[in-house]
Amino acid sequence: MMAKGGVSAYRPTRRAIARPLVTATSPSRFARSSPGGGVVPPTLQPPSSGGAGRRQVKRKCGIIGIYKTQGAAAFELYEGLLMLQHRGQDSAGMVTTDFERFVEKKENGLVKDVFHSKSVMDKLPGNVGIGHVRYPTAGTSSALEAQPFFVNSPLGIFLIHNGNITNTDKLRERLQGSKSFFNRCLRTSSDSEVLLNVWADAIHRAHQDHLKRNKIVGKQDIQKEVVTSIVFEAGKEMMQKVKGAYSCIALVKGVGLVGFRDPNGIRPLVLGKRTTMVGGAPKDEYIFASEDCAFGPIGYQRVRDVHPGEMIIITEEGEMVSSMCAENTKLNPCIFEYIYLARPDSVLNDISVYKFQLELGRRLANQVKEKGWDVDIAVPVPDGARPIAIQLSAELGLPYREGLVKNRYVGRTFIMPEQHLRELSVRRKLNAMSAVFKNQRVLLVDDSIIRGTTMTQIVEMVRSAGAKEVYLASASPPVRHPNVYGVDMPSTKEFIATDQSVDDIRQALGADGLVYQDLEDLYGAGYSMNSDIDKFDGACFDGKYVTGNIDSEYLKQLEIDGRGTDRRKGKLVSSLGEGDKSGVQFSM
Ligand SMILES: O=P(O)(O)OC[C@H]1O[C@H](OP(=O)(O)OP(=O)(O)O)[C@H](O)[C@@H]1O
Ligand SMILES: NC(=O)CC[C@H](N)C(=O)O
Ligand SMILES: [Mg+2]
Repeated sequence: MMAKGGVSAYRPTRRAIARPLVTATSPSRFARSSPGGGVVPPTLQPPSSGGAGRRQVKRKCGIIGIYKTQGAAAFELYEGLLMLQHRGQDSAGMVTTDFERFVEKKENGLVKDVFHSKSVMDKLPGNVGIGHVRYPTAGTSSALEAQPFFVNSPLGIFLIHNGNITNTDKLRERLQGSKSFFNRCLRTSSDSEVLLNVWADAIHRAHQDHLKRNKIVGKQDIQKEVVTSIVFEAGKEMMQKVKGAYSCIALVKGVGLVGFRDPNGIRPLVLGKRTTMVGGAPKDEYIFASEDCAFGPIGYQRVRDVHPGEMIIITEEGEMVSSMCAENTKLNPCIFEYIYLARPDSVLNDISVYKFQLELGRRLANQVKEKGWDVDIAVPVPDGARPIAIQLSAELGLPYREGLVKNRYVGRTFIMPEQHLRELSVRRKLNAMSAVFKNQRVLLVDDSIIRGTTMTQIVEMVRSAGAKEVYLASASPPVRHPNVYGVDMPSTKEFIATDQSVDDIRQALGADGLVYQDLEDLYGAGYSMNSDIDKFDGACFDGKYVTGNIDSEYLKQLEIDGRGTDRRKGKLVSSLGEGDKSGVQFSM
């Protein structure tokens, strides 16, 4: 079944969907091959989330799904994934379909490396598809856990997920419970695979109930509308059971393209549309994506955000139907998306990320004013802090200067176990210009300070470049608590703000002054732009988790691992027992 070039085709028969799926993923490649196919010695593997090195902090996932009426979806998915690459760099994957044949390709690596040639793209046929870029926040960084995930029964479902499930272990136990006759076989330690199986299990049982209720015995064709309502009904059960953050897109055989968002709307998911002429008549085409910055380049317009707890189905025939799958929903978007994670050209939950950042700059300026520092110039830490610093300097009447030059070609750096190597990675990326800093009293502006590695290095560089005094302004408050909703953060022990006063932190960073954005100002910036927001998720600042109490065991594990569950790199932990030593892909 494995096609040449690593693309596997899956063609379910009309009724029985029982054929094994062999994915294009080869776990042995994770350990041995570079994206370009060259051999990489083990010590120079690109960093996984399991590495101790200084990594890029933009650690979450990006998802996209496209329904076209004609022509291949794969090329548009590819372009869309490139626009979402900032959300995850560990793996990329896609499934496309004409709802008869499903073709999947996923691997560790960047979008351009996984989908490296036209011949790879040409093997992804069909006018509908989904695509994922991953930065792991649960499970391992093994290529086995690259997305989409697939279940053969019921129906045949491929799913992609952005977010993090906080009750994975309990759900896993129930799904695999020996007392359950219909126990499900999980193949990895991924939380997304668990979510998919909870939904699949609920669809299976909702179907059984339907047969019982209507006294249907034997084989009978089931109307498409009934299948759709079963999928919605199962969505309700899934949303009751699954805790945490999840924005998902799925391809469901016999149903269509499905997008849904958790009842708190923590991670973003946006719906877009365009109209095309088919046989002289206008037809709608649809797109879902984590960020609407992906829409423009491929010709879609933003319609709206998917509501918290909402499930939208674009049927195989192209009709859009929607259902609320949860009661008492709240809009609790992650505030970090606006500070740092999302691109400034995105609009999420009806708030422009760029305008949010300008507002952060305006509010931060007030706090700098209160300090009464004498400074000559304001300089952003590129790229994320630019809009913040532009507005801040305008408010303060300070010259805005670009003094830190970024090397665009460094890309992701290798695992660096030692602190001095971590520091080197900052210096590789940024260089301070004495033409800007010499004899200046400088105000450096960054979006956030997490470990403090970046800022400590920059302060030193800026002083070496001749600055007389160095003051710091962070557009977000001190980060003191773990993020459990799909942003991979270091353990709280590594946060520079843990158990430290602002003055301790200033000293540790080597600065003459330090000001943090006030928490109320941070939230206020967002509330002023969308009054429908119930409360932002800002747990990494205030320790208040919007989904309620987080299991203390879970948090303890997070402290040990730096994230939710098993982070044993590349190791398959499944119902089949510990495996993966041989690099053998299980197919069932
Ligand atoms: O305190 P630290 O642990 O060093 O992390 C904080 C830094 O990390 C992020 O930048 P990053 O360099 O990851 O990416 P960017 O270039 O997109 O800002 C963020 O914008 C801060 O600059
Ligand atoms: N950052 C994310 O959204 C990751 C999704 C999922 N938790 C995974 O680790 O694969
Ligand atoms: Mg930065």
